[in-house]
Amino acid sequence: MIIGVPKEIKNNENRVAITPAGIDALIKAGHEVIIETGAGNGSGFTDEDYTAHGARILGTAAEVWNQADMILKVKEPLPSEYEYFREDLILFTYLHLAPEPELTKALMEKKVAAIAYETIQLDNGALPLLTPMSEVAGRMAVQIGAQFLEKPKGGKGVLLGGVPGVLPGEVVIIGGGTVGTNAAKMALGLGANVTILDVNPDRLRQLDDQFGGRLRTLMSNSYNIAQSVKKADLLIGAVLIPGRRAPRLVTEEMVKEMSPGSVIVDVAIDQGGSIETIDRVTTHSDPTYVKHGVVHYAVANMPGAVPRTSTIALTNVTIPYAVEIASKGLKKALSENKALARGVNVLNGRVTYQAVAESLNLPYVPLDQVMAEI
Ligand SMILES: NC(=O)C1=CN([C@@H]2O[C@H](COP(=O)(O)OP(=O)(O)OC[C@H]3O[C@@H](n4cnc5c(N)ncnc54)[C@H](O)[C@@H]3O)[C@@H](O)[C@H]2O)C=CC1
Ligand SMILES: CC(=O)C(=O)O
Repeated sequence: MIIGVPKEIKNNENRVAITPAGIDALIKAGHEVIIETGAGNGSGFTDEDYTAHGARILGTAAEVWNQADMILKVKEPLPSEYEYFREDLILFTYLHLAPEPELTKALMEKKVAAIAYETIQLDNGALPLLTPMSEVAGRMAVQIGAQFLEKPKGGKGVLLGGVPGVLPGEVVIIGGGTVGTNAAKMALGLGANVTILDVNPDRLRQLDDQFGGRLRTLMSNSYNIAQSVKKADLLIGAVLIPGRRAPRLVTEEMVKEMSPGSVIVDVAIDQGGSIETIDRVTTHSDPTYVKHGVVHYAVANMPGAVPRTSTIALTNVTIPYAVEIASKGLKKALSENKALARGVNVLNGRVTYQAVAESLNLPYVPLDQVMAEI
């Protein structure tokens, strides 16, 4: 199979979908790798690094998309890339389709086989291709929040760790999964007071055990969210229901109760966002806006700002699946690997992931049924 890696074109997206180690794995398995010139530069991989491992460099995105059997990407295709969609193409990338009706429609119309990193799921519920980027984004959420709490950045001028004789800042995290846990680690490391809310009581127990009472856990319901949000200096949105549009848990009224100069970092923005006052996705080049006196940060590709770490962490987990698809062919790979099959969001013009279909009000067709057609 020919595997193509175009340069990412989202704002300040400096990650790339392959490293020299990934090329080695694909070529060793008998495949060919084509890469758009300069695709790895943002992550510190030159064209020469790639050719030294046997990849072929092509001059334009169009050549890569048109010659590849499978495209490996990091972020969802942007509208200027939809023209490359075609019926026999396999697309393996983050998709986050629930808030993306136009992209979903384009994938359906062109019958692209679209496999989303973020919904590949093991039998135990783990999301192995989302986890490393959630670790990055959770850790970043606190350092970004701390930065925007500084007065010159528009914040209220609170140092999260406080100093002797002055109370530390209050960090409230909604969602105690990978993002939430990693945010908690960083916030506790800085010396902040941390509260985590989750709907899963077992998760709250695990967090209580893991952090030995150094943070407070709270059941996520509208009363507890309202009480916690009111006192937060830094509020982090970190909820996920796989595939589904994020639930809007923090209302505009709750945001109005926050003190001026507080900061919200909604990491769940890639699934549509969990805060009512977040009405737009922001970018690394213009990351915040102020509403009701509160600084809002809603960047959907946070790990793109630390690409060296993120590219390596991401490709460590994506490449084994790419090798499996390339070596077995799509149909055999999907029928032999249930976790991978859960990653299929669109196949043969149908939405095969129920939560995506429901979020977009589109018909859901089970994967087995569509597989029988192809
Ligand atoms: N903006 C960005 O650049 C990035 C965004 N993300 C996103 O961050 C979000 C969180 O990801 P993970 O932590 O990996 O997910 P996860 O599945 O590990 O954790 C999500 C947690 O949310 C909890 N939850 C669900 N409904 C809830 C509710 N109503 N109230 C409180 N908690 C609730 C779940 O019980 C679970 O513990 C996802 O949308 C993910 O795509 C991840 C990486 C980068
Ligand atoms: C998870 C995701 O969408 C990202 O890392 O950008």
